[in-house]
Formats: sequence, C-alpha cells, structure tokens
Amino acid sequence: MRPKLVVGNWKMNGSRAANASLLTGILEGLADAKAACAVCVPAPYLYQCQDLLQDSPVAWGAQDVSCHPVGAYTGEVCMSMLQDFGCRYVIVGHSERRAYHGETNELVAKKAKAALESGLTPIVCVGETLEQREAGQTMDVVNAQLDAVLELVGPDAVAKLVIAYEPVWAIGTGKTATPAMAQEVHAAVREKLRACNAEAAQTVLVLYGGSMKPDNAADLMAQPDIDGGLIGGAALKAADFLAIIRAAQ
Ligand SMILES: O=C(CO)COP(=O)(O)O
Repeated sequence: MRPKLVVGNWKMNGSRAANASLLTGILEGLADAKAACAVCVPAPYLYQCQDLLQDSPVAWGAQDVSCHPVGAYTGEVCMSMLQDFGCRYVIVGHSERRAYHGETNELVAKKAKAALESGLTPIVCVGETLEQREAGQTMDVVNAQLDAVLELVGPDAVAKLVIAYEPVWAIGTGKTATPAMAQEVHAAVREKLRACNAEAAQTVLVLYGGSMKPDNAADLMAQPDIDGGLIGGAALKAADFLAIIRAAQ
C-alpha cells in the first residue's frame, strides 16, 4: 500500500507573523498525526520554514522554480536556491502558473527535469478546465500534460515524481470532484505512468487537489488511486490542515 502525503500550497498568502502562528499550530497538533505532510510556501518564506520546521516531521518546498540553473534571469529563483533552504518539494505546472504566467507543457516538463536533477521531488500538477471537461477532453488534456513530462524525464525517473490531479474548476471554488470522478482520472493517470514504467507506477503518489477540506478529505483519500492531497485554502488554517492530515491516516 502506498503511504499518504498531504501538501499545503499556500499560494501567494502569508506574512512572517501569520506563518509563525500557522506553522506552530501545525507542529503542536501533529503529535498524533501519522501521514507525511509538507508545506509549499512563497519563496521569501523558505528560510522561515527551514528555521521552524527543520528536525520536525513537516517537510517544505516551493511553488515554482526556474528551469535555468543560474544567471541572468531577473526575478527567477533557481533549484540550487531551493536546495540552499532545505526544500524537499517543488510544485511545477500549477494551473495558476499555466493560466496566468503562460507556462506550457514543455516548460513544466523542463522544470520537473531540473528538479529531479537537483534531487528535489517535483509535484507535477495536471488537470482540465470546466470547458475541457464539458467537451469530454479531460483525459486528452491530462495525458498531454503528462506526456510532456514523461518524455523529457524518461522511464527511470518516474518513481521520483509526485503527480497532483487538480481539476481547474474545483480550485478555490468549493466545487470538489466527487470521489468517483477523481478516482477515474487518478486511475487513468496511473495507467499512463504504468505504460512508461510499470513498476514505478505502483509507488508513485498521485495527489488530489481542488477544494479538499476536512469534511471531504477522508472520502477522497479512501479511493484506491488517491494518495493524498494538495491543499490550498484549507492549508492556511492549522486546524483544517491537521484534520486533513488525520483523514489521510
Ligand atoms: O490549487 C490548489 C492546491 O494547489 C487547491 O486549492 P483549494 O484547496 O483552495 O481549492
């Protein structure tokens, strides 16, 4: 059986004071929680995470990274900087980056590859818009997103990926995919991974994201191919994030 993983994506939220109180609250409530967890925070707060979370069960990471190793790329943050601050994870290809920053499947694949080469675990986000779902294109979209990554990183790297299925229409809207709807896509994602590397596909974690909350987390994560959650809004409240971590056990 695969272990569960619950990752908070703070998006562009936080302040030093708010983060300190959120992280302290999570750490205090974590004693009875067994599922693995992590927070992906805005880059300026990585140092604060390293400071507060090192030697704790909570891992941390970033929400994006440059595909370039170093140099004249104003405004970008590169992989070695994330390593400098002890990151274990980096989210790549979140739908908000695809939609608002023009990230293509090819760029997302380059970022995933760069993460793997630096020893970080990329959390590769895939998912369809409402329009695409209604047009029956969900798997075409998700497969194209996955194909770009799998082709670039190759079969040997599959075991080192984390995939997050995040239907765009469920993000921040309060509309969650039903457990059955999510499971259908998760199973198809695993099938796609299996075609690339059958053995690795058994162990790759496929997280669900999109309005996962304490009251729907257990049902979603009870599905055979849903291995945890990528949590937005509910990751900003210690009690809710902890409740989701407990639901994952
Ligand atoms: O985008 C998400 C996580 O990456 C999900 O956000 P919400 O949980 O706020 O819907």
